Amino acid sequence: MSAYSLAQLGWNPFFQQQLTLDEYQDTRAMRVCEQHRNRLVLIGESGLADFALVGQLPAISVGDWLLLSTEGEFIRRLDRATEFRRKAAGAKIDEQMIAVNVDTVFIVMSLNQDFKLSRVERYLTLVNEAGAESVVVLTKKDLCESLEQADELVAQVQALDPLLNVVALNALDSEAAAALAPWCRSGKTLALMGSSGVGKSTLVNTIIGDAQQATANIREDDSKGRHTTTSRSIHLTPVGAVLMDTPGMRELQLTDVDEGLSLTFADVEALAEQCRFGDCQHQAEPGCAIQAALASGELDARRFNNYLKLAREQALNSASLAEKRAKDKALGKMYRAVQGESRRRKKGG
Ligand SMILES: Nc1nc2c(ncn2[C@@H]2O[C@H](COP(=O)(O)OP(=O)(O)OP(=O)(O)O)[C@@H](O)[C@H]2O)c(=O)[nH]1
Ligand SMILES: [Zn+2]
Repeated sequence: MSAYSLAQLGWNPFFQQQLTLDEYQDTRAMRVCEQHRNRLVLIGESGLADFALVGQLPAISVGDWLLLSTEGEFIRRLDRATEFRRKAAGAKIDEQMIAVNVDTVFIVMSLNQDFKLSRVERYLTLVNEAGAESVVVLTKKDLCESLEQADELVAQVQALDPLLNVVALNALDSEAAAALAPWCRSGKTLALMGSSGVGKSTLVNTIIGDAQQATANIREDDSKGRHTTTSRSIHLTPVGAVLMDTPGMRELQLTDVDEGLSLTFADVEALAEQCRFGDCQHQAEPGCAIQAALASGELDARRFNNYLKLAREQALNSASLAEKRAKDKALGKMYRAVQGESRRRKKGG
């Protein structure tokens, strides 16, 4: 008897269609739910299993699907639906995979102090870059002065993009789960982003509800009866979706988000293409479509300034990333040269 169905763990046709008929019969798929220095914790139909990180393996992250032989040997990692990367904290600039195969991100922002349209655009850029779907979840609706005020703020977010999913709710209310149900279907993997204090943990609890207990029980399925102190990053929701709540997702920054910026600010980039000069700086050049749109009110000055700000930030981060890569490459060359030199010396050559 299976403990879980694969769909409950986020398996969907995107992964299914990657399997050959032989693989379908002779392998089992397991999902990475924890990442440690020397091992992974995988979850599959029969529950949790430890997986030692030995031998030649591709890059693997939380959220990945692995194919294992019936003996538990690694066969291959399936292609990813989406990827979230980040610049590592601190001075060391490096890209790090945060989570993969997240389908939908709840961009959480409160309707009081934290409310800022530019913040939504920043998160949208990250989510669009990863290739995931966004839902803007505006919390603390109950703390708004009036329903009209809440509606007005929702309309401001909706104006960023008429097709954007926007939901306003009280994260403490059990009805919040119903409001988010359209995105919490079986086979879907969800994640949350947002500033501190906006209600992410509250939402997780509301969405998971009684299933919180069920998730805790996953530990007891561990054949070795081990209990680790690491916080779980994968929660199963009662309606069948998977919630990946990794701390890294909460602190994601902009790096290499060219694509994400273009998708998020398609309107601004379309205008810029209409400028008379290809290298228009959108200052005082004749025939500048951006300046014209700003003057007519078609383009919001706040939105345009935020676009410039994010583009500058991304250019800066990417430049330092490219520098870092170039340095690593040069350093590698030097090491190899030095090693070659010492080998020659040992050989007495
Ligand atoms: N009235 C009201 N309070 C809320 C709502 N959502 C969250 N809160 C409260 O806001 C506070 C912060 O909520 P958290 O869920 O801890 O916020 P968080 O985003 O997880 O914060 P970090 O853990 O710092 O990232 C808590 O006291 C919640 O009870 C809401 O919709 N309405
Ligand atoms: Zn211009």
